[in-house]
Amino acid sequence: MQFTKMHGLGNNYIFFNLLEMPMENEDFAELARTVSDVNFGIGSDGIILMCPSDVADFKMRIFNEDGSEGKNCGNGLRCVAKYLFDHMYATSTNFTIETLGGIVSVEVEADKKRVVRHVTIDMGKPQLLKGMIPMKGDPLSSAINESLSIGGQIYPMTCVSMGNPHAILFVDDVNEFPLEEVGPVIECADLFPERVNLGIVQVKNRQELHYRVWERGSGITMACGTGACAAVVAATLNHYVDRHIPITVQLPGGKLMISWDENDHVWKRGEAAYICHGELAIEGIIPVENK
Ligand SMILES: N[C@H](CCC[C@H](N)C(=O)O)C(=O)O
Repeated sequence: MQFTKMHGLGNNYIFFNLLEMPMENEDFAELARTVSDVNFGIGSDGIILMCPSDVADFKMRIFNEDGSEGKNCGNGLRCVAKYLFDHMYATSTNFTIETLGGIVSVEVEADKKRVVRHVTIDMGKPQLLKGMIPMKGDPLSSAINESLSIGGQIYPMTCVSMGNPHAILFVDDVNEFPLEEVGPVIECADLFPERVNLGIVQVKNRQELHYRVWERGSGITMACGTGACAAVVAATLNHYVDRHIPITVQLPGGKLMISWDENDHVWKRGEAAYICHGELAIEGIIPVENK
């Protein structure tokens, strides 16, 4: 089974090209748990499938390290867009990709050798209603700087869905905040029936945010594209940054340029890169639960 390992700002996934190999009846959750394991597998934040689509040019599915299926993946989308253009599946620099969180439009920037480095994605409209995050409470209300009681602590949270759920917490210093400790508590709080990605944000100035993430299903990663979008939406709603101008979001793995435009669409521009191509020797990999 052929695979490609790629990353967007260090948020790395094992990619399988289902345009060439259908992989029917595969247990993708188990495959994600197995190949994501750094000791018994390849080591990654999860797996991403590149598939045919009936409603867009292509389709992306993402499974987190724990085998749970994510509904969107901003860093993964840039990698998929690069792969599809570089390998000539996409013939235009503009095309669409279906995700469980909705259809996104991408634009790739290719060099003279037709190799992509930067990708811009229209991530669509953020969802703010609790019923759409989803989270408990009045489904027609939203959580903007709302004091949420979780694990005996009160957290002033702003919750945003970019097709997948994000809880955003503004802190004084992202490097001082105990993310390893608080992340799993908030990820699995009863308040979030489908769990949640926790993003912590430090406002550097009105054009720059620093962001770290505890991802649902993967824990701390080097970057989260949908989370960076949610951070800019939350910072705008809390009047820390201005709307319609590009905001630099600095993540541990690098930076993204994000803007929330006058049509309520969130745009994200950033890099994508290959790590390696390979052949998965499934028989050589011990399923994680058999360790
Ligand atoms: N853990 C996320 C999926 C991956 C999102 C992230 N890697 C990104 O780049 O957006 C979820 O379950 O909602």
